[in-house]
Formats: sequence, structure tokens, C-alpha cells
Amino acid sequence: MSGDGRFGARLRAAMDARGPLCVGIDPHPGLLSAWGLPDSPSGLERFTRTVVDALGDRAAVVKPQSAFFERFGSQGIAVLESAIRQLSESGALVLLDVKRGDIGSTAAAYADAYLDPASPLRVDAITASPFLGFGSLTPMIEKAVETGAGVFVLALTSNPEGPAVQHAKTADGRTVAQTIIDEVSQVNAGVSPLGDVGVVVGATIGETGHDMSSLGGPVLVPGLGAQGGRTEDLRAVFGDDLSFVLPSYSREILSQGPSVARLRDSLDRLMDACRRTVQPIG
Ligand SMILES: O=C(O)c1cc(=O)[nH]c(=O)n1[C@@H]1O[C@H](COP(=O)(O)O)[C@@H](O)[C@H]1O
Repeated sequence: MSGDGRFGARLRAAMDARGPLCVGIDPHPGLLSAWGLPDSPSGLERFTRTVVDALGDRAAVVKPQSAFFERFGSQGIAVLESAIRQLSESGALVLLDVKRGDIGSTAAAYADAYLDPASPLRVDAITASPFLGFGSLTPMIEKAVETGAGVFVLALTSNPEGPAVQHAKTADGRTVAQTIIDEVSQVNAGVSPLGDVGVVVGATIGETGHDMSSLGGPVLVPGLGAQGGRTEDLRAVFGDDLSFVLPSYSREILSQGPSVARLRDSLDRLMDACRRTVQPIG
């Protein structure tokens, strides 16, 4: 796929039009309870519909966390499918957080499940785990690039267990995370304004010395709000050019529900902070 239909081009346009922010839909049992909803498929459905109705027409990207839908089996997946449809109608890009990764032949089936235009679970982009080797993701990346979708590859995750693997040195002296960043850079080479393949880098990681200057693609940045990361930390992690950074919040916004007005206020307030931090001055 080339031109405006590419995921990177669509993401750039969405971030420019709506602002650089991704809102996660993570219907934790604790949040369902705080919203006065049962921990059941009907509670999940009402939670999800409220978030989609409140935020689908103002967030650039919405990221449902698949695990919270999968916990209800086929009924949860049905809620997810209908959220994907509604979000697409409201103009938000849907990034499904499934963190898939497997041997190549199975990765091809995941690509069919989430990235094939004929699938009911087709989304604009997915998260993927490269820890079976970056090459194992090739079927997902190829399917995404062919069909106008995107893949966000985990590189430096926000959890405290991440560095033991991601900062480990490979035979050529680079860290595992740097090899992932460099592989993604190669996929994006020559594509502008933004490549179709991104990386995931947590806001909580601090200054690690990883070089993302040739990435050419977007960086999804979770770990903000509930996990302690702040927009002020972004410059320490990414330096001065933040134009490719997509900050992501789940609980920080969701905890404001079920009031639609409070959900929207929270999104607008965080969006202002992200705009001020991420978009170049002047
Ligand atoms: O891929 C992700 O989105 C992700 C990567 C990562 O390094 N850390 C991380 O927290 N996430 C996801 O981002 C969301 C964070 O939720 P909050 O902590 O509530 O904002 C969860 O759905 C996590 O699974």
C-alpha cells in the first residue's frame, strides 16, 4: 500500500488533526466495579460503549487491551468486534493491544486474524512481541504494510522486569532493544512522513542511551499516569524531537468514568499537556 492509505500516513494525519494522544480501553474488574458495573459481559459492554461514545470522536488513536475482552470468551470478543466497528466509524484509529509473537507460520495466522481486511477483528494496527526473534514478525509486518495497517513492536517496555532482557547485550555489543529499534528503522527506511512500523517504549524507562534517531516510525508510549510516568519525562527518554511520539493513557482517563463529561475533560486536559510537550514549538 502506498500514499495516504498507508498506516503511517493515516496516523500522522490523525495525530495532526486530533492531537498526539492514544487512549487505552482497559476494562479492569476494579474499574467495572468503580463504575458501578458488574464484572460480566454486560458490564464490559456498557463500559466499552461509554468510552467509545465519549472519546471515539476526539482521540486520534484508541487502544483496546485484548486481554480484558478475552477474559469473557466469545461474548467479550463480540464486544471487542463491535467496539472496533464503532471506533472506525467515529474516525479514531484502532490499535489493538494483543502483543502477539510466535513462529513465522503461526505469526501468519495472527496476521490473518487482526490485519486481513476480511477479518471481523481487522484493526488499523496491533502490538507485537519480537522476543522470538524480530524475523518471526515478518508475516505480520508484511501483511500490515500490504494492507494499510501498522505494527507496534515492543522495544523498551514500561514494566520493571523489561530491562533484564531488553538491555542485555547481543554478540555485536548492541542491546536487544537497540537491535529491535534498528530492525524497525530498516523496515521504515525511505518512507515519509512516518513509517508503518513503530516501537513501544515506556515513559518510565528514563534515559537509557538508546538511539531512535533513524527510526522513521511512530513510538507508542505507555506507562504514563497510573504507572507513574509524566509528560515531563518524555524529553529525558526521547530528546528534543518528539514529533513521532504517541503518548498513551488507560487508567488515568478511564478512572474518570462513568461520567462522559469527566472522561472528555480528562482526555482534553491530557491532550493539551501532550500537545505542549510533543509538538515542536513555533
Ligand atoms: O503495548 C502496550 O501498550 C504496553 C507496553 C508497555 O510497555 N507497557 C504497558 O503498560 N502497555 C500497555 O499499556 C496499558 C497501560 O495502562 P495504564 O497503566 O492503565 O495506562 C496496558 O494495556 C498495558 O498492557
